[in-house]
Amino acid sequence: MSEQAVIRPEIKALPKVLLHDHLDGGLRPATIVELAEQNGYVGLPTTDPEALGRWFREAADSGSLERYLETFDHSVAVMQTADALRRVASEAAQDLAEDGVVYAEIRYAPEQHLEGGLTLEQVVEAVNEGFREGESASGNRIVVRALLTAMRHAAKSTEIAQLVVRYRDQGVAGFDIAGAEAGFPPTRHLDAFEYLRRENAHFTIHAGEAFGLPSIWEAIQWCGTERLGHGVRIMDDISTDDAGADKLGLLAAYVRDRRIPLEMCPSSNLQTGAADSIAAHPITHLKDLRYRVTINTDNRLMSGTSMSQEMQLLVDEAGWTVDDLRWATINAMKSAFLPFDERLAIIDDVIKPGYD
Ligand SMILES: O=c1[nH]cnc2c1ncn2[C@@H]1O[C@H](CO)[C@@H](O)[C@H]1O
Ligand SMILES: [Zn+2]
Repeated sequence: MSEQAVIRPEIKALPKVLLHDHLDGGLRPATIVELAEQNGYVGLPTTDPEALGRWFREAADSGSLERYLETFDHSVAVMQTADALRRVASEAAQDLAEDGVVYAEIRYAPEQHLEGGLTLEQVVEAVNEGFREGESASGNRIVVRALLTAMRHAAKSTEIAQLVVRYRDQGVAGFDIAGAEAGFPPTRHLDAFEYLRRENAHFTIHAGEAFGLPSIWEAIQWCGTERLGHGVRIMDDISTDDAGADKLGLLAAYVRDRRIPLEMCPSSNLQTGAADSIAAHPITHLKDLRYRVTINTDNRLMSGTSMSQEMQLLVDEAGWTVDDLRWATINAMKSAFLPFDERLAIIDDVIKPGYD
C-alpha cells in the first residue's frame, strides 16, 4: 500500500501543475463523513475519518482497475447535491493550493451526480462555483479549470461533449473519458470526439492504463486526442536491441515525435497493477527518452497522495532531480488546455521564478 510520507518543505514550496486529478477521487475523508450524515447516506464502511482514509487506500490497492473503481461508489454517493458539489470543489482547490499547485485541471463525470435530482447544467455550475470559491479562499495563488468526463461504459459522451462546449467560457477547459478500459475502446465515443474537433474544443483520453497499445492507438489516430491519460503502456512499443539501446516502435515514435503529453500517475498505477514500483515506473525511462512527461495525482484520496508526495517519491526512489521536476512542470503547463498567452504567463511569472 502507498505510504503517506512526510513531505519536505523544499518540495512543497515548488510550483506545481496538475493536469490529471479526479474531483470524486480527492475528497477529504472528514468531508465524506459529514456529507454522508447530512444526506442520509449509510453505506460508508466506517464513519471515523482516519479509518475511512485508510479504508480507501487499502480498498483501492487491489491490483485491478475495475476493483479500484468500486471505491468511487462512496465518494460519488455523497456528491449528489449542489451544496455538496460546491464544498468538495472548493476544498479541492484549497487543498491543491496549499500543496503548491499553481494550475490544476480537475475532472469529474457530471452524469454521475444526477441522483439527487440535479440537471447536468446544475452539476457543472455548482462545481464551478466551488472552484471559484476555493481559488479566492486560498492564500496561495491557484488557477483551476474543470474537465468534464464521460464514462466509457455509458452512452452520454455526446451530451457531455456538448456541455464542454456550452461552458467553455465559464471555467470548463476540456473533455475526457474514464472508467474501465478493457472492453470499452475510445472509438465507442468517436461521435463525441468528432463533434469536439469540429468545435475546436480540447480533450484528453484515459488510454494505455489497464489496456495496451490498441487503446493508445485508437485514442490518437482515430479519436485525435491531444493528451493521453496515463499512457504507461506505450512501454509495450519500446524494446531494447542487443547493444542495450532503446528501439521505438512506430506508435511510440509517433507519440514522442508529436510531443503528445503523457499524464502519468505513478502511485495510482501501483494500485491498479499498471506498474510494479516507483523505482521501476516507466515515467523515469520515458523522461530519459524525452517524452513529454507530466506528473499527476489521479486520485489523492484513493492513493493517499498529493503532488508533493508524487514528486518526492520520484526524487527519493527514482533518482529525479529538482531540474527534472522543473522540466515536468513546464511540460505540464505547456500541455494545459488554457489559452497560450495564459500558459506562458504562468510559466514566466510563476513557475520559472519558483524554481530559481
Ligand atoms: O485511473 C483511472 N482510470 C479510469 N477511470 C478512472 C480513474 N480514476 C478515476 N476514474 C473514474 O473517473 C470517474 C470520474 O472522475 C470516477 O468516478 C472513476 O470512475
Ligand atoms: Zn484518471
